[in-house]
Amino acid sequence: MSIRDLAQTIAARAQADAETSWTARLLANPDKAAEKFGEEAVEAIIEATKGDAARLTSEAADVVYHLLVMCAAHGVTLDAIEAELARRTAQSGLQEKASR
Ligand SMILES: N=c1c2ncn([C@@H]3O[C@H](COP(=O)(O)OP(=O)(O)OP(=O)(O)O)[C@@H](O)[C@H]3O)c2ncn1[C@@H]1O[C@H](COP(=O)(O)O)[C@@H](O)[C@H]1O
Repeated sequence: MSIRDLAQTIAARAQADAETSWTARLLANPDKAAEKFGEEAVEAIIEATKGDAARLTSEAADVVYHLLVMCAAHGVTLDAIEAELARRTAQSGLQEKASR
């Protein structure tokens, strides 16, 4: 599944029943969505430091999903994130750091 398709599924789940949809449950509780994103990020860090690529792949998928849900819970869309990324393409990360 592409990240764009996943974002569309998450947006559609805003109308879903929290009894049957994990996404709907998190969208109804933005603080829980943020907490789950943090948990998944830590789990991904642990797998990265262990050097287990297969487990990191699984945790990375959890991180991407929960990041999109956390953002959706605050009205931040994938389009907005992509626009911010596009704005940054003209400048390297090191140039940006030096300009602060
Ligand atoms: N990509 C995901 C996805 N990744 C992870 N998860 C769920 O995130 C939840 C939290 O993960 P954890 O490993 O923390 O689960 P846990 O150990 O039970 O959590 P704790 O109770 O211990 O806190 C689990 O229920 C996972 O199944 C996801 N749930 C949904 N999606 C996507 O969202 C779509 C819609 O899902 P629903 O909204 O549930 O219909 C799905 O078809 C998928 O494409």
